[in-house]
Amino acid sequence: RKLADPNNRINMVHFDPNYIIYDSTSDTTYLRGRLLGKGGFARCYELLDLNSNKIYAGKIIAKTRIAKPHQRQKIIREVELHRDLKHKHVVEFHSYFEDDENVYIVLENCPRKSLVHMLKQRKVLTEPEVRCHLKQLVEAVKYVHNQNIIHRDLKLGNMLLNDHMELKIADFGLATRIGYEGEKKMTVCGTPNYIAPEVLQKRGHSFEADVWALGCVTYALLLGRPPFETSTLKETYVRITSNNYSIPQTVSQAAKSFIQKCLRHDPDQRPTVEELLSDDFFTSGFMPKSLPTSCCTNTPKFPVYARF
Ligand SMILES: CC[C@@H]1C(=O)N(C)c2cncnc2N1C1CCCC1
Repeated sequence: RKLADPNNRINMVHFDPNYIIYDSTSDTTYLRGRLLGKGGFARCYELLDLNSNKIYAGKIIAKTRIAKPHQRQKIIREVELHRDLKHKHVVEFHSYFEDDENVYIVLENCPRKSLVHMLKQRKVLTEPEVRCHLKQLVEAVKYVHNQNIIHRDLKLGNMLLNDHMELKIADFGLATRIGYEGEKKMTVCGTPNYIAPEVLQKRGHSFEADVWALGCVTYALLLGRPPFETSTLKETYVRITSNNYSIPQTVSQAAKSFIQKCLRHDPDQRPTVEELLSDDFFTSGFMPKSLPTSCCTNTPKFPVYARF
């Protein structure tokens, strides 16, 4: 008989038995594992749930870091917006609890890290890969918008990958809820990475700000750099408000057209995420059903399909 598959076992070497975290609300005990990195106020670690033997990603925020009411409110807001979301391509919210020292947000673990790491390794991605990632992204943002939520900080660092290379959007720290049809938000508490011109100019913004960010993400994945990047933030903001960017000829016509639609200066001229799903870009070339983990490090060789 085949012995228990060793691959199913968790490599316990990363979990320190000296760091026990107890969630009294659900009577769950976690072992703290590897540091995943820092995100805002949080130090992020792998957490091993000793009841289920599953690994999660935990955002641990020291209460001393959120002493001021408005800082604490930001955390509560992130939890309230994220906790009810359930979608294949949105990071699963597992639980929220506190102890004397910290506030804990326990989330789905994404072992393949973010598209930032992939792009650092690969420099640029192929169009089939971008079609595959972007389809999952647009489906996730369509779901979030249908919950009347604007993410407002879509960027490569918030696009995470699980062990099956499935994409999950994360971090609702800058997100907001639209209260009524046509409501326009006037401010963002924080600095989105791919910030839209109407957000910069505080002219009122809504779901279209996320479509702008998707255009920036598509550009960055295909070209290895963002569309409005300059050496200073001020200069970048000048380019955004003057819509000053260019798309090199290496980009296919369908990809170029997709980016141009998302980066229209006037938010009312941009397609909705619903409309993006039927954009020609997704049918203009090979669309992989899934991607191999080798894509994290090496350019994939897609089978050359005869195009009838
Ligand atoms: C826990 C924070 C964040 C995240 O939200 N998830 C779901 C995640 C899930 N799995 C690995 N890392 C994750 N991260 C990383 C940690 C450092 C920067 C972003």
